[in-house]
Amino acid sequence: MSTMLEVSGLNHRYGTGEKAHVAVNDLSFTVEAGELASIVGPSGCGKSTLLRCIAGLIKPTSGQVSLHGEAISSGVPDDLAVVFQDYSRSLFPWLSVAKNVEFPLRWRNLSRSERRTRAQDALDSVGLSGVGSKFPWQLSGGMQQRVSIARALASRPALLLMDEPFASVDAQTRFELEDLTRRVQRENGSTVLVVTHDIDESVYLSDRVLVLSKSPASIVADLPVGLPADRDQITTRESAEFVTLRGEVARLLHGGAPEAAAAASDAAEYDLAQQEAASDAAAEVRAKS
Ligand SMILES: Nc1ncnc2c1ncn2[C@@H]1O[C@H](COP(=O)(O)OP(=O)(O)OP(=O)(O)O)[C@@H](O)[C@H]1O
Repeated sequence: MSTMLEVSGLNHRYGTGEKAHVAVNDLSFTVEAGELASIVGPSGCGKSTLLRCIAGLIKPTSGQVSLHGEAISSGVPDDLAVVFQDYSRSLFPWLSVAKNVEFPLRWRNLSRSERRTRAQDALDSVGLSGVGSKFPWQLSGGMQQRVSIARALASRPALLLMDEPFASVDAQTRFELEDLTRRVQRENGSTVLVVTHDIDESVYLSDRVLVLSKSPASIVADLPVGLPADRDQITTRESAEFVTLRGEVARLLHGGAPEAAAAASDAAEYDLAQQEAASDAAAEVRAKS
């Protein structure tokens, strides 16, 4: 495997002087080509800041990000695509679904027919073959997020970044989109980096989980996920390996905080809420199957 993404000594600080806020603190890691890695961290720890620095959307205060060996210095590289949480703000309501997916290809040296073919292929791969002529607002939230994923895939990016991509959809749709992401990643051999605050999602989705500390974000652990490549929302989540790993991530996320007592109680509430959401969604999947 070759290294697709290298982040070295990354720091980002918002503002200056007394009001300065350090969001990312000396982060270094690599993601290999063809890997599906996730970054999990508590709310507000600096995950989106890190992702924006990687995407070239903001210039880090210091440190370096390289995509297949080339430093990202100004703007979003051509072979990188980002899927954001809020599909309603990232899709253009006045353009059809097909035109939304084609949109970023306008800046590529591609013929019109090639752009159309790529857009249709991307829509096919996310299970939206028949909706190209509809408008985003005629689709459900889950379908709109599929369109966002198709748009990112259409440019055939070397690296796909996803920022809390399933946080705005219901639990059942979230499961479907997680499976879709795994399938598409394997079919295309893509390199994907997903940022999430959901422990279970980070384990279910990935080959590897990077655990971040509370703000400012630094890496607490880099865990390989030894689950089988073929995963299932019910049996995988019930497996001993999954349960052990999610417990390990939860402990790492909440352990060692200065305010240990408060953190422990936050952790218990957080885990309980996640377990309840997952078991509701699993019950829905069972009921529908
Ligand atoms: N443009 C900005 N200017 C000033 N501070 C900011 C800015 N963007 C983010 N921050 C601060 O930086 C810290 C990290 O924010 P960031 O959005 O990266 O965290 P996050 O882990 O993605 O949060 P969440 O999980 O809640 O989305 C927060 O304290 C936030 O208030």
